[in-house]
Amino acid sequence: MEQPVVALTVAGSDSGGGAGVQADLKAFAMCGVFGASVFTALTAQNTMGVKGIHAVPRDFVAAQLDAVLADLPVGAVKTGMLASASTVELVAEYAPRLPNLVVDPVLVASSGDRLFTDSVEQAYLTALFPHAAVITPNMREASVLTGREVSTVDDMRAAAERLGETGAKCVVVKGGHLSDSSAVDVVWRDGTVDLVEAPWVETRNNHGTGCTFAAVTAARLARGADPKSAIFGAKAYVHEAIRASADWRLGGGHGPLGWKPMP
Ligand SMILES: Nc1ncnc2c1ncn2[C@@H]1O[C@H](COP(=O)(O)OP(=O)(O)O)[C@@H](O)[C@H]1O
Ligand SMILES: Cc1ncc(COP(=O)(O)O)c(N)n1
Repeated sequence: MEQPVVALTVAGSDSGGGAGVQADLKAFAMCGVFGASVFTALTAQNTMGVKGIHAVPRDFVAAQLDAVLADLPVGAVKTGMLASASTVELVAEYAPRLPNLVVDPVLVASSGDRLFTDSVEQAYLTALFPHAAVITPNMREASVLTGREVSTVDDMRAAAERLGETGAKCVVVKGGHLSDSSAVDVVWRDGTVDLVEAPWVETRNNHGTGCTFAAVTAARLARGADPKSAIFGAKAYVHEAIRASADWRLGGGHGPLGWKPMP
């Protein structure tokens, strides 16, 4: 009998259900992967914004990681909102036991609200990225992490190359915030750069795009895909999921993505 493939998300809860652990578990399920979850923070959040953050103490994040890793055959790990530098460093300590590590360095929500309680950039750059199979900053995060403006595809390419110097094996700078409304992402791997594109969908429902992109990448790595095909599959999935909810009116702000089972 075929046994389930397992992926783990280490991320924050979105009480509105559109992003964070809730989005990750939905994406894992759509990819046919069993999802385990380690919570790093609770957010009081809806489609309009983040009203509050309650970070999980470091020791209890560790306790959750210990429980999952001692019992389940985790094939890939996705990190999302890690909330504090201390949690970023903790995950880095566990990294040798975290296969196919996809790091989505979540710094701001789509509403523009901050999702961390202190300065986490340095911890990402020096402690966690060197262990990552794939990192997936959006343009704003790439700008904060490199200290340079990132507003064009050329800027995204330069940022991806710089972030590749941290030791991350593969860097995706996501272009969902390009001013010309094109869905172009830049993928850097082993010194070469590819553009991955999908048609732009005109919608306000983009809450959870980044979480879903990284979760599908991890799910596909857990199922044995190589990084490039995992990323191209994630791009296709996010496009379909945005299309599925493009006409929804759920909440007064940035609504969530829909879903679609993926072979
Ligand atoms: N309206 C859209 N139509 C098509 N693709 C989109 C749209 N918005 C975002 N994407 C895609 O979703 C993925 C996540 O990107 P982005 O929105 O930049 O991430 P984040 O949620 O971290 O800000 C990228 O592949 C991006 O191109
Ligand atoms: C708990 C949590 N984690 C992550 C995000 C980022 O969401 P997005 O995918 O829209 O960038 C969020 N808004 N809330």
